[in-house]
Amino acid sequence: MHADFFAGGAGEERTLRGNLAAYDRLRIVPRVLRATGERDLRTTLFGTGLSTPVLVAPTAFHLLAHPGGEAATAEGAAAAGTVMVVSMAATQPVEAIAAAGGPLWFQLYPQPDLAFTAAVVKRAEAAGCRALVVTVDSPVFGRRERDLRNRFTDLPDGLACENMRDATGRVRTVEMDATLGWDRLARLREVTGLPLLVKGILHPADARLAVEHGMDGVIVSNHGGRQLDGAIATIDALPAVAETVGRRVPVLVDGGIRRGTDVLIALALGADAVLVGRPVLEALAAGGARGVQRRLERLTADLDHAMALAGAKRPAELTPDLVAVAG
Ligand SMILES: Cc1cc2nc3c(=O)[nH]c(=O)nc-3n(C[C@H](O)[C@H](O)[C@H](O)COP(=O)(O)O)c2cc1C
Ligand SMILES: CCCCC(=O)C(=O)O
Repeated sequence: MHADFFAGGAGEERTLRGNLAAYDRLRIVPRVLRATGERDLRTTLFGTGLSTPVLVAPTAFHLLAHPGGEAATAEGAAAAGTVMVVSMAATQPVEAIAAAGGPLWFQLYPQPDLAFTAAVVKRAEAAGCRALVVTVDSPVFGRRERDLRNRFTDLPDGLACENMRDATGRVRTVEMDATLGWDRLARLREVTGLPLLVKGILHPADARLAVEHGMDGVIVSNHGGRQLDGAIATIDALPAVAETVGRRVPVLVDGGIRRGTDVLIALALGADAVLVGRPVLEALAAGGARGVQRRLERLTADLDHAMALAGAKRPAELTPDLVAVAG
């Protein structure tokens, strides 16, 4: 039941499969004799230096994967020199996760209760989170047929969304809010000085609105195929979004990234960095903090190797002309 929750997607899982299939259709057109020497994968986002452009996507319920929970993931991400985005549906308090690792960003589903939403943001900020990732692809919850079949509705006794406790100590449920609009993101601006990223952008018109509303970053995502089944593959959506944003703010992408060559293609098609969801969950389940570290380091080493073979020293040298559609 829990493995299905992690692996599954919405509906027939067309988008879940589509995210991976889209990378299968793309090929790299390498450059030669570029004398790259050692590659340099260091990446700076909002003033934080990272050793890789591969970040940890926000995912719920890590205690279902490993007894170390989100703290183990944070430890692994820190050891790999990258950011972990902590899910609002984490099963450990953000303070405990921060004590285990960092740098952290915090993912938010803005709640209908604005005061509670502000309190959660303040708490994440106080714990040391350096950016806020606002998920905007979930006005309603995706219809996940595996979860319906398995009757997975609640966390087991003893586990809870620890960052959803209000002042009385009661744990609130994470609500999806179909009344959410750009005005509410403007209000978040008044609550926090942290960089604000919108996660779940696929249409270039929304990327334009994000920039116009002063967002600090855009994450091209279809929630790993867990929300709108039939949504476009993220690597297919990326080029138009990147072109519209025009380097005014960082553009990140997630969904279906499993190999360093996938990261290379995403960077070439306009991403400044990528995030990985399920690979981290699988590594956490298999090997705890060390597993997460090794999976992230493998992705980064694989990217480094692919860049050597494609003739790029730095991520910034990866450009769209290095990618072709397979015949
Ligand atoms: C089990 C699971 C839980 C997730 N939980 C969240 C979440 O709490 N908040 C969120 O914004 N995205 C969530 N996501 C979506 C991820 O952040 C990310 O968009 C997606 O996993 C990327 O695709 P990938 O798994 O193919 O790498 C979740 C994804 C999975 C697989
Ligand atoms: C309330 C939990 C939300 C988790 C989530 O976003 C997902 O499973 O994709």
